[in-house]
Amino acid sequence: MSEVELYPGRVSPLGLGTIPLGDLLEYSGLELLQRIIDGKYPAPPISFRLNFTLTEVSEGRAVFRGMPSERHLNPLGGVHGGWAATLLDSALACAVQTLLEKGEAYTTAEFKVNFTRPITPKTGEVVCEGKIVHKGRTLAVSEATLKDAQGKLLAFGTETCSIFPASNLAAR
Ligand SMILES: CC(C)(COP(=O)(O)OP(=O)(O)OC[C@H]1O[C@@H](n2cnc3c(N)ncnc32)[C@H](O)[C@@H]1OP(=O)(O)O)[C@@H](O)C(=O)NCCC(=O)NCCSC(=O)Cc1ccccc1
Repeated sequence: MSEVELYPGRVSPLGLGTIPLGDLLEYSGLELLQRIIDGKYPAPPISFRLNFTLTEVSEGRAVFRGMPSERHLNPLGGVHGGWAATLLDSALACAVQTLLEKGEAYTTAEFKVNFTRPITPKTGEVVCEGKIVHKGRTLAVSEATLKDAQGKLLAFGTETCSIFPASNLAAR
C-alpha cells in the first residue's frame, strides 16, 4: 500500500496494516515498536481513523502523538472521551510491550481513565506518554498521561495487561 497521511505532518510510508504474526517470534516487543516508528511496518488502521501515531519508545516507556479534529466530536460538540481513551490505551499497552521478549504477546485486560480537561479541535497536537509501573510474568501494570503542547493535563489512566505466548494469538 502507498504512503498515507495519518494527520498533517505525520505520514506512514507503508500505508495501513498490521504486523505479520511471525515477526512476534523474531523480534522483542521493543524492537517491533521501533520498527513501526522506523516505517518498516504499515501503521495500524486505527491510527488513520483517529489521527494518532507512535513517536517514541524506550524500555518501559511509549509515547504517542495525536491531533483531535471535527471528525472526533461527540453530539455535544466536545472531542469524544473514546478518542482520549484510545490514545491512553495505546500508550499504556505499548509501554508494556517494550518489556516483552521474543515470542510473547499481550492484551489489555482492564483500564481506567480520568478526563481532567475538555479536548476540542482547537487543542492542537497532544502527547500521550505511557510508563510501566509493574511487570510480572503474566500481568503488567502501566500508567499514562495525555497533555497538550503547553503541558496541561487533559486525561490520565492506568491499565493492566495480560501477557501470554504469541502462539495463542494465531488461534483468534
Ligand atoms: C467538568 C470536569 C469533568 C470536572 O471539572 P472540575 O474538576 O470541576 O474542574 P474545573 O471546572 O476546574 O475544570 C478543570 C479544567 O477544565 C476546564 N474546563 C472545564 N469545563 C470546561 C468547558 N466547558 N469548556 C472549557 N474548559 C473547561 C477548566 O477551565 C479547567 O482548566 P484550567 O485549569 O483552567 O486550564 C472537567 O475535568 C472536564 O471537563 N473534563 C473533561 C471531560 C471530557 O471532556 N470528557 C470526554 C467528553 S464526554 C463524552 O465524549 C461522552 C459523551 C458521548 C456521547 C454523547 C455525549 C457525551
